[in-house]
Amino acid sequence: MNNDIERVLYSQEEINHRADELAAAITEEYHDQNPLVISVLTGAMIFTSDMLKRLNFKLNVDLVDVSSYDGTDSTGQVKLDLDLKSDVKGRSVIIMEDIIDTGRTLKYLVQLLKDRGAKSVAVCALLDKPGRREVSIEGDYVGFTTPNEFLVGYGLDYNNLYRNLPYVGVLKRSVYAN
Ligand SMILES: O=P(O)(O)OC[C@H]1O[C@H](OP(=O)(O)OP(=O)(O)O)[C@H](O)[C@@H]1O
Ligand SMILES: Nc1nc2[nH]cnc2c(=O)[nH]1
Repeated sequence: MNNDIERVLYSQEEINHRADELAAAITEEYHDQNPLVISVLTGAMIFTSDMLKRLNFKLNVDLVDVSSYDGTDSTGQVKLDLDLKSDVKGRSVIIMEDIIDTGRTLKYLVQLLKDRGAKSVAVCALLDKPGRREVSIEGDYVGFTTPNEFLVGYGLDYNNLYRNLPYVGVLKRSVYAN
């Protein structure tokens, strides 16, 4: 599996350190708001787990599953595969994402939550690729700003592989180009 990686971009240690910083900023803002933390499956599960262990105050957790990628390409269509269990009306919501790329996934989700009456919606993303943005959306808490390359590991997949790599790396083009 490691042979398919061109280079490591963010090591486990770097991610841990950045997660500490992000969690401190979120704690300062949300410690007395009992927020609803929403993890966007499947990619965000590892990052969400890391963050939750650092958010040491009263909060609720829910999951949503949306998908829009086929291999390395965005289909442009965001599909809601699994909905939330929680009512978000009047809640302060924090979305946990692994990556903001075209921005379509988050644009869709933020709008959905606002339409359902959330009091506020913030986005916390491990990675942000602003060079590929196609719709206007920004993360409120962002771990790393990345180059325009296809990344895997730490939850991020290519055809549902590589999610379990303990770092974020660039996938070799030879793995997906033909
Ligand atoms: O900004 P965008 O271009 O919308 O890309 C970001 C989304 O793409 C990936 O999800 P994917 O659709 O691959 O589903 P997954 O989380 O199940 O891997 C990633 O986890 C983000 O949710
Ligand atoms: N695995 C993976 N999924 C993505 N979804 C949007 N951008 C990316 C990316 O760079 N890597």
